[in-house]
Amino acid sequence: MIRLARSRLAMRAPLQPLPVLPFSRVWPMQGVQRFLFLAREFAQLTKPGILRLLVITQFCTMLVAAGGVPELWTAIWATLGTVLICGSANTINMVWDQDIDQLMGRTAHRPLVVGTIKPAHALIFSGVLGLSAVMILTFLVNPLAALMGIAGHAYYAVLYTMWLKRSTPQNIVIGGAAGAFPVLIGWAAVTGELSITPWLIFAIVFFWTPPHFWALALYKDVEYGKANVPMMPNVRGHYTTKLQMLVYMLLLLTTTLALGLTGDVGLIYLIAAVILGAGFTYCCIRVAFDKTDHWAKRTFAFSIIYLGLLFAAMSVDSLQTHHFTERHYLAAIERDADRMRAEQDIDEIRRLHNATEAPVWTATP
Ligand code: HEM
Ligand SMILES: CC(C)=CCC/C(C)=C/CC/C(C)=C/COP(=O)(O)OP(=O)(O)O
Repeated sequence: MIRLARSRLAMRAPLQPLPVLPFSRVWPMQGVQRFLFLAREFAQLTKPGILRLLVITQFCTMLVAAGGVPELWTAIWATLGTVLICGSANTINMVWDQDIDQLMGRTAHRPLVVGTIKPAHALIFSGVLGLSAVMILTFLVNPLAALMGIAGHAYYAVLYTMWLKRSTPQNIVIGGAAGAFPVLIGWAAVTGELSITPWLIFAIVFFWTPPHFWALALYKDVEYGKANVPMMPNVRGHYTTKLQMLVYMLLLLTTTLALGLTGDVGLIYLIAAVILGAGFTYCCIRVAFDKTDHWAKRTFAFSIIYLGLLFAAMSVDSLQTHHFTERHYLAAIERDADRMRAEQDIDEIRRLHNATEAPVWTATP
């Protein structure tokens, strides 16, 4: 493990001297201005843009799991836990990747690169977020939701960030599964278990990731090359990347339709899946025949709209239709049984109470 970490460290590019003295921009600020500036910089460590969509997938999955509106406090705690655990994982990613982030225009403005936040402070921040998330998920949601959070964190922060990203062009295919863990947190939070439906939703995010990311990597290939990150377009070329995007698109389309067979989603979702899938497939086909960056850029932008709308359609469907599958039926029986057991307990206490002359709680030994 130590040898592995050392070899990963050896692959890291040396940090370049920074153009401005790190804290020279922060120290002259006073009071509220300084607080707001630092709060914004810490928030940047969590990658808020990506975080938003991750949380949308988790939240919408809760609605599907509940077949409508989930229990309010479970929903609030599970969402907060997801925000915190994903924010923590993204912060670790930024700490680890400072050396390559400084080499790419897209990432060169990040707080750890420009020096407005020190790595040690970022690590403490990540630890606080991560620990709070695990506490919230374990004690206020349920242990399975917490386990999915921890697994997603380890998958992204360790497996993807510290190993796969710099090792193989399959990095985002294997590592992409990390981004699908919020879905499992959402489902586990509501049901306390993981059936076939959450794994299908997991597969949707998993198969969506390659066309999402490779579209971007196609027009950022020079940057990734400079940073020596082996992304698919750099290693295998644009032709292979575009072909593989089409393959994953096809798998994505199949999985979105398969979800329709579970009974947990209905017609509204299916119509959206077909229309959005047709749009995304069209984009990927245009990318395949495009010699410029034009369609790659449009496809990356559309990928984000695609996933957001697909999950929105799942939610609308669940809120509208109130699907009542075998799972919901069994859950309802379980709830009724719990209520009857509780009523029986109360009857038993009353009977014991009436059978004794003195109230049971004042009886002397
Ligand atoms: C291994 C998997 C993934 C990789 C490598 C990846 C990579 C990226 C990259 C490099 C960007 C550009 C960020 C920037 O402009 O600085 C991006 C943007 C984005 N990604 Fe992904 N992504 C992955 C998975 C996901 C997942 C699972 C989601 C959500 C479900 C997601 C949602 C987004 C969103 C919403 C943006 C736009 C962010 C913004 O405009 O601020 N990504 N992604
Ligand atoms: C439950 C749980 C904690 C799950 C983890 C979910 C998670 C944080 C997914 C992140 C996906 C993502 C931003 C990949 C890009 O990383 P990158 O390093 O390739 O992107 P960059 O170059 O912009 O830093």
